[in-house]
Amino acid sequence: MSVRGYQSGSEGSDNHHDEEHERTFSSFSEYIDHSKHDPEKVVEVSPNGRYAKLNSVLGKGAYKIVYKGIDREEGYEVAWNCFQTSKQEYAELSQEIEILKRVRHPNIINFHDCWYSNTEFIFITELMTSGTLREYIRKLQTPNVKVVKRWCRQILKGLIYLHSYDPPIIHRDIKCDNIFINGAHGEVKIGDMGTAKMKIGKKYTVIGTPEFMAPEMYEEKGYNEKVDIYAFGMCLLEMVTGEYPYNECKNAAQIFKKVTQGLKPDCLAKVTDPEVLSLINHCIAPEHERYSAQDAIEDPFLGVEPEVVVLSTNEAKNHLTLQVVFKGMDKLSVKFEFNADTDTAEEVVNEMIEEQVLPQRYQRFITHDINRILRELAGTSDKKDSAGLHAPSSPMAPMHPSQGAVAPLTLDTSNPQTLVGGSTTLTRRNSNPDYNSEMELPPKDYSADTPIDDLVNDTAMAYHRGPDKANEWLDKLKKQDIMTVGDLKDLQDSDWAGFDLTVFASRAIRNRLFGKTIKRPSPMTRSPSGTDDGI
Ligand SMILES: Nc1ncnc2c1ncn2[C@@H]1O[C@H](COP(=O)(O)OP(=O)(O)OP(=O)(O)O)[C@@H](O)[C@H]1O
Repeated sequence: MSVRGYQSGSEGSDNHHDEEHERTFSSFSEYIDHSKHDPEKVVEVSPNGRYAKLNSVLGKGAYKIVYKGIDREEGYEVAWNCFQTSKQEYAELSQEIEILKRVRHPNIINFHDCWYSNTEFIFITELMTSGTLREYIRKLQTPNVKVVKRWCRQILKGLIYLHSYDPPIIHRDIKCDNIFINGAHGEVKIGDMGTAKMKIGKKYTVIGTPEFMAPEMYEEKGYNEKVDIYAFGMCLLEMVTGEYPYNECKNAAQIFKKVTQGLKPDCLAKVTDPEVLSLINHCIAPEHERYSAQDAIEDPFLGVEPEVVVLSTNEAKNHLTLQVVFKGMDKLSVKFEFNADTDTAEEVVNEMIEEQVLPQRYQRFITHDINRILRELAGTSDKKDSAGLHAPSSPMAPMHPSQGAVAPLTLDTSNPQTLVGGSTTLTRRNSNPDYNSEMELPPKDYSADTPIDDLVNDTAMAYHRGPDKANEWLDKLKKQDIMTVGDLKDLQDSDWAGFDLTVFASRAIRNRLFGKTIKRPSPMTRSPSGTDDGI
């Protein structure tokens, strides 16, 4: 008998027919056997119909099985995670799950949706394509320092973000197996967010993973977000030695004994680079001496040094487009315009700090660097630098080939070498303002008669500004008789300057309203790579 596809029988469906019509089977049972193993076969659909689980296991951990899935609305692949648990346990976590759904950071795996079904907590997350950090470490043996630095910065950016919540979100199970790598660019993301708390609830488990658990986690006296930094320190140790910490221990009890006695893992002795050793020691120190995520990212081993470069200037050299480049902070830079006749370095830097586009700690450094550029442009050395620093004798930063145009303030998360205008990425406000936290903010479609209050309040919320800021912006707009979105839409670019809004506010509102199309770049301002999505 020959069966072409699967055309009849109680389980038959058009779908099956479509999927299988190319293949001929010698028997019905062969067909069934084949379809059981077809990795693209949809085996389950989410209650809301949006997500489909495919017959393809991405991996199995001690707690969950992860399948490949499809987001049928957006058309991309996702990870379909199945975690065995009781309905009650699931219900107890409902508040935390709501928080997880709001967590959005480029270095944290996105949590899309979840539900409970038939003894399983099922949750949909972003799919990671290139395995875990642990697998990479095994593959690369010991990765080079540059790669380690890049990984560390990304993990810490994710932790800074999580810990900046109030109360802080504690991951509780940071380890190289829970850090995932994506794609060809080695983007690193923290995963396994959805189950950390649940695993802790499981009576039969030791909390977290013994090798990565800070001593205070064993003591049951309570702990805080610093446990994630301890675990990060152990991850760094694994990255640079290629060894699992406490490999010398045969079981969890031995690890417990060592950790609670303050004995460090043997492989720590193999770390030869003094900077790496110092960072690890700061991370695995007793809780009260331990680094925070912010301290760790500022450690000399990972430290970032901003540099101001001139992207373009007009002929009179009084309208400049400058960019603060954070060396080593992969893909982060801040581009802004500077009018040498009316702006001072101090004011502009202060404004960017106030708007949390730049971190406070670089104030003197960046102010000084802008003044250095101004002096060099003016060809003099007598312009006062109120930062009180000595001007370095370095030559002026190389000019960008696109001279003549002035770009608006933008925080560009693309490669600083690639001067893409018009990124709508801006910093988010949090209790620990930092340039590391970014959010993509798409424009919204407002009708012309929408009250201006709606647009401004939405903008403030989208950019994590409080109601005070929104009211301040509204006052300034209303003073100029701007009452509806239509009033704003009618304006010329030059009219915006009359509102007395800060560069950030004006930029944020315009982004919200127009997205990336508010001002086309002149051909001169296109990026060297030919990208044409400027402001
Ligand atoms: N988002 C994802 N994208 C791709 N693969 C994933 C993803 N999440 C998990 N996996 C795969 O599934 C495996 C099991 O996941 P994970 O290790 O998180 O399970 P677990 O039971 O929570 O973990 P553990 O045993 O470490 O406590 C991973 O090793 C990985 O191969």
